[in-house]
Amino acid sequence: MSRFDFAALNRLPADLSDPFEQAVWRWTLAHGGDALLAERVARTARAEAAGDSCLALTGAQASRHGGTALDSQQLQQLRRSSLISDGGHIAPLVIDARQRLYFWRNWRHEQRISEQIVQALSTAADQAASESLEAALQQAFADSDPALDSLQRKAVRQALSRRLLILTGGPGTGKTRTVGRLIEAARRLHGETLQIHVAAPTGKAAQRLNMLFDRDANNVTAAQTVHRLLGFDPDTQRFRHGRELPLKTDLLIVDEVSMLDLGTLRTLLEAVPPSTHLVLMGDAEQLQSVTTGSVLDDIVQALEGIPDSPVVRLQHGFRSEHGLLPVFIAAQQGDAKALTRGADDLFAPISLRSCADLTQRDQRLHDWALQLIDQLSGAVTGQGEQDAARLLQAWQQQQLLCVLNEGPFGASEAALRIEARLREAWRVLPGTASFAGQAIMVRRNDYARGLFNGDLGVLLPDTSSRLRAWFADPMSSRLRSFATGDLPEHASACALTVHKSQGSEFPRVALLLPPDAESRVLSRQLVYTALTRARQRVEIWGDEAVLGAALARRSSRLGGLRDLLVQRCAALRG
Ligand SMILES: Nc1ncnc2c1ncn2[C@@H]1O[C@H](COP(=O)(O)OP(=O)(O)OP(=O)(O)O)[C@@H](O)[C@H]1O
Repeated sequence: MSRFDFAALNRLPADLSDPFEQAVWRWTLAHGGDALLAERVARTARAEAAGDSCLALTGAQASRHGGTALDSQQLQQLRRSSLISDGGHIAPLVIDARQRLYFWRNWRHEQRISEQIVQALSTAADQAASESLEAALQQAFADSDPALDSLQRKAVRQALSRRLLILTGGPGTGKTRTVGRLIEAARRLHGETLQIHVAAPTGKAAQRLNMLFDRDANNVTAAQTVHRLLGFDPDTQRFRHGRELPLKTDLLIVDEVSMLDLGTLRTLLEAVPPSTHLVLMGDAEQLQSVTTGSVLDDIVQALEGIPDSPVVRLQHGFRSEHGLLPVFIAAQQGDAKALTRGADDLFAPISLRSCADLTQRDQRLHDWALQLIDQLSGAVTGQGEQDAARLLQAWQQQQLLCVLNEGPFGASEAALRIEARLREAWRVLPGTASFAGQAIMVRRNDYARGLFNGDLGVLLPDTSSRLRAWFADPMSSRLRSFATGDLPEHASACALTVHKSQGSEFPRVALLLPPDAESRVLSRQLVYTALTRARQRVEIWGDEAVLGAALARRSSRLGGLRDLLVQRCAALRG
């Protein structure tokens, strides 16, 4: 048993300035860890905050969060600590066979996710006779061209005949349509008793699914958030469903899986009974979750191309209006030249505007606000539900996206400046916090009111002239309204971070890049995610060099999920 290392208290590494990292460092010392372990555990906390599930102790990745690679003696020293396990017994920390340091929970999440996925791959599903399956498929796809939808049919066949389908593809490649057809085919095959559930990580994405599916025709429960499906209790921060209390569902479809973090995906997979057909779908090229892991990317990379792969990647872009398709492909491939090719053309779906300093930023924001004012002009003076619906729709025509939330190029500042223009144009009295015409975005889930992080609302008076916040109702085509004082935490929706915009689409999008090409938050996935929010036009505000630097950096998160899946699948075949 090691003793408390008092001398180490004076040796806090200078770069561990974050209070949480310092707390973790002190905790490790207080629990018998030595100075080296305390320093590495603090860096593991830093790695986790950056989305990595572990910290590399050796090799080229060891300096990723400010440390240096350890030699074999130092590794031995860490492994001897009672705080460390190799995974064989429970301990606060794990060092795996690849010399990566984990918090126990992240190590366990990866183990359980890979076990569950491999189990799903190896379990035979209840199969309908292949003739009835083919007949159901023919009927579900009766109206479409087999030359274009062969991958969509393959996906439906996979989902109905196996336990797991991973469905990925860019915007407009038909993911939603495919699962719509899957539901139809499943109903034909198994009748009304089949329990079908649809979920997505955010309320916004779930709401969008509800608008796209013909739920009534197919008797599907309304799409809900994954947290709600799993019975998340905000008071205890625990899920009701899991291994002990599995979900009751025969076919579960989860969209936008790239946004799920390791812990939530683990709970979800543990809560799915062995007989359920599970569809995990999303665009693997998009940004990863805001917390830990890059689950969809890891799963697709590990399983795509293996014999009998559960991955179907849709590739054909179907949206006829999508002049932006070459732009999306160029962003996905990190090709800055192809991305901006033709951007000078007035009629091109993409334009690039310089935005290197605060003066240019203000000019861009000013122009954007004028467009917004024009866009909203007919809708801000009304009252009641119908006018609120028009206003909500008008707000959804164009959206400004920012890489960051804070700072002079962040969403908060941009929103503030745009709102100042709106206040001027609409002659809002100084000092008025909420005003008619304003758009807000909910920042925290409020289960009691059914409002969720990411929900967009507009403020407009009701027919008794009381200002209320109006939101789309995911269960109907009506709006719901709330007194402004009853709203959960919210902020202006004039500008959103790219992260917050995931799961939404808008006809026109502008992306404000920060001027610093070295900014660590810039990545290819970030640009891709931002641009693919647009259906018709995108403007990029920023320097070409910054755009080039962002596209050149495909961010990858450090973790063991991909390797585990590869190993376990090989063992299964082997
Ligand atoms: N096989 C097909 N034949 C004809 N039209 C199709 C086909 N597949 C998809 N579409 C059409 O293409 C458009 C985009 O499809 P869908 O919304 O399913 O794509 P998606 O991958 O879910 O896109 P996003 O992620 O942007 O929502 C829809 O209008 C859909 O009806």
